[in-house]
Amino acid sequence: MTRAKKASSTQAVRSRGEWQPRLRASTGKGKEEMEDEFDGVLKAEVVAEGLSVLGRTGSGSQQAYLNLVLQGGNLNNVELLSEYVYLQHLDLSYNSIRDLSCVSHMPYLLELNVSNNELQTFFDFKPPRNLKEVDFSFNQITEMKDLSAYHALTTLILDSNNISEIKGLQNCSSLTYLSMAYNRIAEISGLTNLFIKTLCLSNNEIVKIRGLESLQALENLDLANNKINSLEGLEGLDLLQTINLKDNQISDLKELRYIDDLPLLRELNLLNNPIQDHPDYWLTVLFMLQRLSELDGMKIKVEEKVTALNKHGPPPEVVAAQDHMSNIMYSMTQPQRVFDSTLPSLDAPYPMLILTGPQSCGKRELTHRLCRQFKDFFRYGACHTTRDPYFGEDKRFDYHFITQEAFDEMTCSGKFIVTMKYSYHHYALSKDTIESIAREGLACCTHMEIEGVRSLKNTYFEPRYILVVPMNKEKYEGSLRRKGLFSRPEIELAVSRVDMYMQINQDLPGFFDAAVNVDDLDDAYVQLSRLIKEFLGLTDQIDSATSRAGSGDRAYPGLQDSSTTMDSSASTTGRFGPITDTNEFLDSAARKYSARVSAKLAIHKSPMEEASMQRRQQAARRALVGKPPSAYAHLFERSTVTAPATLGPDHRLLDRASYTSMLPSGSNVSQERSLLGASPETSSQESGSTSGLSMLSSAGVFSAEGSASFRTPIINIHGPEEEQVEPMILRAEPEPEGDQVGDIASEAPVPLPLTESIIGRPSRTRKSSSPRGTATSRPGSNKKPVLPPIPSGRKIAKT
Ligand SMILES: Nc1ncnc2c1ncn2[C@@H]1O[C@H](COP(=O)(O)OP(=O)(O)OP(=O)(O)O)[C@@H](O)[C@H]1O
Repeated sequence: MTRAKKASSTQAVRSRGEWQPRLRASTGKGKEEMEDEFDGVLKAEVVAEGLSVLGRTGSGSQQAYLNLVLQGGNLNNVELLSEYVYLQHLDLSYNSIRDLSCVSHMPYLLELNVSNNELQTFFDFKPPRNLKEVDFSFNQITEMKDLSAYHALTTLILDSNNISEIKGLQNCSSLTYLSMAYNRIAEISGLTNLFIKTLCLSNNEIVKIRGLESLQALENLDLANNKINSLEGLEGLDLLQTINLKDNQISDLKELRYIDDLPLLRELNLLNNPIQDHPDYWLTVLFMLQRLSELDGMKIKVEEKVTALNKHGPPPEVVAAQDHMSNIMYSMTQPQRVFDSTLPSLDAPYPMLILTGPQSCGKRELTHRLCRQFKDFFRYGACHTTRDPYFGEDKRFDYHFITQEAFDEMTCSGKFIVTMKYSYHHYALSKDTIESIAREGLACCTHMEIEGVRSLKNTYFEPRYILVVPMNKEKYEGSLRRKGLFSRPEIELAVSRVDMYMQINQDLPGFFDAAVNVDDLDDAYVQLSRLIKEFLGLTDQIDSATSRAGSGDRAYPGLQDSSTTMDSSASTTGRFGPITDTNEFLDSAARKYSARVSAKLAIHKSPMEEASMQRRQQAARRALVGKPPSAYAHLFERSTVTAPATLGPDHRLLDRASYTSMLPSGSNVSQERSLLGASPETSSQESGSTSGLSMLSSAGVFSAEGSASFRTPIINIHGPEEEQVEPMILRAEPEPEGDQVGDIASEAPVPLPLTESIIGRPSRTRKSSSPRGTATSRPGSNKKPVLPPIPSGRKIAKT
């Protein structure tokens, strides 16, 4: 039997309702017409007409016709065929045959089609040794018999009979295709340990899918039009590719769990099942069965798969982007606000320090300790939460504890920049929290889970993220248990997230700026403190020199402060992941990827970025000569005196290499650009239409106070062609007398790039604002150390 025939036969089975009557009509008509002239007995001349394909006989000794087709001849007696012993393919379909004993004389028969006859039993003949494909469909067979003798049988079609039980196949080890549609089968049985690849049992009376578990080769299953209400029984059939369950009783989406693990499942048909009435049916199925390419007879589009995924199981990046998007949207519904306190410089966002890690690993305590020790630089940014305070927790000191209603209201009022739900409670960091800290000239330091970090990375802020994670999970779990605050699932969740944090640290180098093991909180604090001191330039020369020598990298004299000593033995043990040494944290050149990316970013600016930069620089120049551009004026009324980075005694700023390597973290910047769909270096005009969330810089420069503070003698105004980044060596220059820009311009002997002039030279005012007599550079510019400079309000105030 050819494949085409088999296909057409199967097709006939599937649409039996349509074409069976047609068959009956034609057969009936034929009968009427032929009744008088034809007795139904096969004659030699009729056989002669149907013979074809002359070839070698099975024994190979003679030539004979191998194929015989006698379709629709209204035959009821085919005894004559006993003489045609060499036949290999015999088609007697659409006749009225009741006896097939002639086949016993055809030992070489390979294919037999006796569909649409009047057979009441099947295989009533001596089995041909190599009989492979048999079609007994559309007969009146009621019972299956033992087919153990038919070893070679690969295809058996028994559609449209009256069979109620599958049996007799247990030794048909070659059987790969079995079709028994349109019978009276109520239970699947008798298929144990067969190698069937295609099984069609549609249009039967099956209620439960059972008895398939041993069909490990099954690829295609057709159970359409039965009474099945559960998919149970399909699990574990790992080679299944198509399942047709059209016209059944499946109603619950949960049933999909039985097939969601099938690795090769590509086509599923659940048409006309109650499950389709589920409002979210399509996307839920696509989400649960992500490998499907066709559902209910329709090809699935990639966009649909993406939509399903984003709806039901969005990747963390999407969750973060969605959180960011909502906060932006909510914020845009509010009157426009730009936080000038958090817009400290021409090209850098407000700095923040975030400790991230699993719940209750000690990061809150570390955050508080850091804020206490470095109180001149950081202030604790208390988040808002809907959870109740634990015993001993301080309102405002630890969190702003608010009700769910208040939280929702604040969310809708655009008050938050980051929100997340953790263990049934909501958490958020508000803009006002950051803003109020920024107004004091300090940097916000807080702690949060990774979801918050991801969301924050979408904003224009460029916090530095320190991962604090317990390496010893047992110890961590024990400490969570001892606290008595958490349920078992909460503890399990927290502990399971340790691995997630470690994985992120491993998979995404640079995602965190540093990682600290918090198995021992005191040790961890020593490391943290050291990191922060070095970042703030509070370490002593020797210590810094030693650590720099250790890293084999260039020195940063500008980051040292001889007045503060630092124990150089401060342990770096327990550091792990891609960042292994304090210097690496501080020295981005040690992280080659970062340096390279930053260098690329610096060199290959897009025309849009260039244009944006130019606009801003022009505006800055105008501001410096006392003509603040009108578009900015109303936006940047206030200013903060922002953190100076310190210069070393030799008055050198960073060399070009370090300059490029210290650009804002490439990952942050690029992510942000892509997510916001715009360059972060958008012009200030653009900033005017930006919400307070995606803040742009340069307020300090353009504000009255900021402008004044930058009118230093060394500033020179240059045209665009002079605005190349030069090696940043400052030479000794005479301090000019006046502080008017005009004087400055004429007296400054060393032309400097504008951005550098603006942001790198406030330290060279006559009265240094540095507490230790060192020159200060601008806050948060491209020439900053890896951690951004910290607003230094209090620090400056002291001096
Ligand atoms: N705004 C926020 N965004 C994201 N995560 C946050 C935010 N605020 C708090 N979290 C984090 O939510 C988690 C649950 O906070 P909660 O204060 O209930 O836990 P905790 O046991 O006190 O842990 P921890 O000491 O780490 O704060 C903590 O990991 C916390 O850091």
